[in-house]
This record gives sequence, structure tokens and C-alpha cells, in this order.
Amino acid sequence: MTGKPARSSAGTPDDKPPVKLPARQTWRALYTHFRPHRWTVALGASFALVGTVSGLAQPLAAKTLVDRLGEDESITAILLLLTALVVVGTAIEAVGAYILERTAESVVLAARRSLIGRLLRLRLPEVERTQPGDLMSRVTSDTTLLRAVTTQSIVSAATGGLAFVATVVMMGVMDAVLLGVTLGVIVLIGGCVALVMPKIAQATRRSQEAVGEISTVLERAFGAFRTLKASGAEERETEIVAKAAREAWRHGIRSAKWQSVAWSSVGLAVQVSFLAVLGIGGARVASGAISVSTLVAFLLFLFYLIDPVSRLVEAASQYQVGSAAIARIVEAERLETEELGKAPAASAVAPTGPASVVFEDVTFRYRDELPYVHHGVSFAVPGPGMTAFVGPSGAGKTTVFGLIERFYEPTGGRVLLDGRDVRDWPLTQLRAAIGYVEQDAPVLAGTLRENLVFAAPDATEEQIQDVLVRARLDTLVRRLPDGLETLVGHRGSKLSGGERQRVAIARALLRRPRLLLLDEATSQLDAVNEMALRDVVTEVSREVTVLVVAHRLSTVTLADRIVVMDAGKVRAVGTHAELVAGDPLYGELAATQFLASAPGAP
Ligand SMILES: Nc1ncnc2c1ncn2[C@@H]1O[C@H](COP(=O)(O)OP(=O)(O)OP(=O)(O)O)[C@@H](O)[C@H]1O
Repeated sequence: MTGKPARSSAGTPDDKPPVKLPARQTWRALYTHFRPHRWTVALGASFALVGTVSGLAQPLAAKTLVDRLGEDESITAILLLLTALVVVGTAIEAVGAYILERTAESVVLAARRSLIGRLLRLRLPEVERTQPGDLMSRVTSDTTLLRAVTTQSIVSAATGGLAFVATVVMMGVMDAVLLGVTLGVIVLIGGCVALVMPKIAQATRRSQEAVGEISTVLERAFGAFRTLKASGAEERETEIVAKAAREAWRHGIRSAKWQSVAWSSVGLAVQVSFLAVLGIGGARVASGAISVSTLVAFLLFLFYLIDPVSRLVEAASQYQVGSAAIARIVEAERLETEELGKAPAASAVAPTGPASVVFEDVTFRYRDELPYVHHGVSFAVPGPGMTAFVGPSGAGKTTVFGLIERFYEPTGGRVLLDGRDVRDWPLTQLRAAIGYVEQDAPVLAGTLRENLVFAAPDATEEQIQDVLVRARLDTLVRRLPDGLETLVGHRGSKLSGGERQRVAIARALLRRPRLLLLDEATSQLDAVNEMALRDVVTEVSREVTVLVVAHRLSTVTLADRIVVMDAGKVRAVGTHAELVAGDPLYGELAATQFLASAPGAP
């Protein structure tokens, strides 16, 4: 619990560098998220545009007002027009802003849904190469950064760009010389801002990586909370999280710094232009080249230019933030997912009866750089009946189950279920035929009932009650004040190890499997429950094919067939009596690891 998780590769597969998206791909990825909302964004943008136009008309109205004042004409109408422009413009802008905010939330929702959908379909090897905590932070934190870039910044860029062009045209109409001065200043300062922009993306990316690392460490700590406490690792883990938090803070500050540099440049550009226009414009008024009202209107336009320029800078910095987020999202989206295939139609007749399992010269390693775990495993299990897999720790017994469930693909050879290569089965149908009880019998947070029906959501009350009795959980449920509605805590922490094991078995049975894979717990059950469960498994194995990774002699002696595995190979197959007589390794295992003196041992 004390080691530090892989730095910055947190969440990205260990062997893959973080994705650096070229600008075109960033655009494309952002566009994918924007596309479904383009019409709503266009609506919001039109509202914003109307607001902008009404704002743009204000200096003209003000110019007329000044001219009329000079000529002693009535100003009531123009005053009313000016007021209307302000009020209506503001109201329309408010509605536009609401539409955009709403759309922004929808973009985040859609991004989260699609990412969650993909993450829960990831292939197991991909999950093993990543940090789940960091993947979670991509769903929760990075997606929120898409909010602005896919809506507000597009509108800002569009309206800001239009308003900028329109204002510049109006300024050109007023006086080309003053426009030249203004644009000269803006281009100069704009160039400096462009240099700063990529730094915002860089800092945001680092900050988000650090946020991911916070989630990673916390997920690790809560995932083994008792071990954390028992190891006295609270302070060390806190320090690791705090370090990641400081990193997030440091890069957040850096991003804020560059953003504020960009922002203050807008003010600087306008102020410098203002002074230049005032000086040069004053001289031009004095020389009679332009009128006072022209200079006033030009200065008002210049003042009005602050808004479009700010919007353009805002859009550019939001784009930088969004591009950092989208790179992390794309990275998660590129992880390999499983093709689950269609669930069988309700009317389809599902195969019944026990399944058969055949391994044909299967070779397998978990990753290319790792040694082989299976070096040509072959065996055939016709159903029904119980087949026990025994062998020293690390022999590759659990791996057999992973290959049957197609969590992993064999490197060579074939795995057949009912005579059909598991790769040819639609995954949903393949797994629907199998009940799987993992060695550490995971129980999920929620109620007992939720845990039971997890693999069979359509189970009837009668089926649930039946399975409770069979898994010897009925007395426990009766004892609990809330019965099946009892909350079991994070990872079932409120249940005992044996209870968790039985819940896992009940869950698998409720699925009505044709093949039951049981990775036996090494020491979870007391003698009474062990015997009871033995009876259950024996009973089940009359109709269903049961494969069990056995750690107890009592289980092995019940088996119809025992497969002895050693160092990734099947070294013998037979009954207990045959193997005790014929296989030295089995004899040794039976004498030691399998507690040969256990009751019931022949
Ligand atoms: N997900 C994984 N990624 C990489 N290596 C793995 C993975 N799972 C298991 N291994 C390795 O594969 C080998 C076989 O593991 P497996 O779990 O199949 O053994 P086993 O016979 O079931 O052992 P045990 O009786 O201790 O449960 C071991 O050396 C193990 O370290």
C-alpha cells in the first residue's frame, strides 16, 4: 500500500504514451461532441448575435444623439430607441446565454454517457493496464471541460468574429487612418497572445493528469481500506494524494496565469489603441480632416471593440483547455472494447442442458512481454458433472476460467464450448450460459437483493427464495432486520467472508447457468457451511457442468474428474483414487495442501 502508482501514466495504459492529438484530430474530436447540438448552439448563437447587433447599433444612435444635440433638434425618439436597444439587447443575450449553458450541460451528459458505455465494455487486459481511478476522473472531470469549448467558445468565436469585422468596417467608414492605427496595435499584441495560448493547453493537461492521479490513489486506498489501516499507511497515502493535489494546483495556477496574461492583453491592446486614436484623432480633428462627432463615434466603436476581441481571446483560451480535455477523453475512447453481440431474442430458444468444454492445445500469455502461462493445455469436459482443477499456486488454473469466459483470447489453440470455438459465440450468449464465482467472491455495494439479481435481473421472487435456501443464506436473511434489502457496504464489507462467498454462489446459480465456474475460496467457509455448499454444488452438478478450481480435498473427492495442472500444462486427468495411485504431484498435493486428513477423504 505504500508504493506510488505509476506517475502521469496513471490511467493511460502503462505501455502507451499519452495521446498527443494533432490539431486536425482535436478539431474533429471536438466536432463529434458538438455536432448533435449544432442547431441548438446555432439558436443560442443567433440570440447572442441579435444582442450583439443591438449593441452595435448603440454607438450609431449615440452619434445621432450628439449630432442632434449640436443642431438643437428633438432627441426623444432617439433616446427611446437607445433605451430599447439596451433593454431588448440585454434580454435577448440572457436567453441566448441560457440556451448555451443548457446545451453545454447536454454536451457533458452525452460525453459522459458515451464514455461510461465504452469504459464498462473495455476488454479486461485494457483495464489491467490502466488505473481505474484515472479513467473515472476522465468521465467526471475531463468531460466538464468540454462544456465551454463545444458551445460558448464556438458562439464567442462566431459572434466575436462577426462583431469584430462589423466594428472594423464601421471604423473604416469613420476614418481609415485611425483604423490603421487601431489594427496595428491589435495585431502586435494579438501576436504575443498567440504565443501564450499553447501554454494554457499544456498546463491544463498536466493539471487534469494530476486530478486523475488523485482519483487513482483514492480508489486504491478505499479499495483496500482495512489493509490501509492495518498497515498504518494513512499518512503516506495522504501525502501521495496531497502531492498530486499540489501538482493539480500548481498547473491550475500556471493555466490561470497564462489565461490572465491573455486577458490582460485585451485591455492593453484597447488602452494603447485608445491613447493612439485619441492623440492622432485629436490632431486630425484639429487639422479638420475629421469632425468631432466622427472621433467620438470612432472612440465608441473602439470601446465597443473590447467585447469582440475579448470573446475571440476567450474562445481561443477555452479551445486550449478543451483540447487538453479532449486528448484525455480520446485516449480513454481508444482503449479496446468488447463486441458483446446481440442478446438472444426473448422468443429464441436458448440452448439447454449442461455445456461441454474442450481445451485444444491452448497456449496463452497475459501480455506479449510476459512469459507463457499456458504451454499447450488440452482437456475435454463433457457435461454434466463436476471437474476439479488442482495444482500448485500459479499453475494456470484460474486462467482456464478467464479463457472460457473469453476475458482473454488464447495465443494459440482453441477453447470450445458445446463444440463451438468461444470466439464464434456472441459474447452475451456465451456469458449467459456461464455462472462465474471468482475466488475473492466480489460483492457490490448495494442491497443483498441487488447483489443476488445482479446477473439475473429478471429473476422471480420464488427463484430468489429458492436460491437463498440452496446457498444456505436463508437464515442470514431472516436474521437481518432489513432482510434482502440490507445494505452490504462497499464491496460487501458488512458481510463475513463466508457470507460473501455464499452470496456470490447464489448470484451465479440465479443465472441458471449451463456451466458453473467456481474458483474455490481458500479458507472462507466454516465446516458446516462448507459441507452445505458441497451438497449444493454436488446437486447442481447433476444437471450442470461444474468446473471448480479446488483448494480443499473435500471438494476434490466429490469430483467426477480431476485435472492436475502444473506449470501451465495438464499433467494428469483422473479420479482421486486413480491420481493418488498414479500421479506423484497429486499424491503430494493431496497429502499436504489438500489436508489429506479432512473428513470424507478416502
Ligand atoms: N491478469 C494477469 N496479468 C498478468 N499475469 C497474470 C494475471 N493473472 C494471473 N497472472 C499470472 O499467471 C499465472 C497463473 O495464474 P493463475 O491465477 O491462473 O494461477 P492459479 O493456478 O489459479 O493459482 P492459485 O491457485 O494461486 O489461484 C501466475 O503466474 C500469475 O502471476
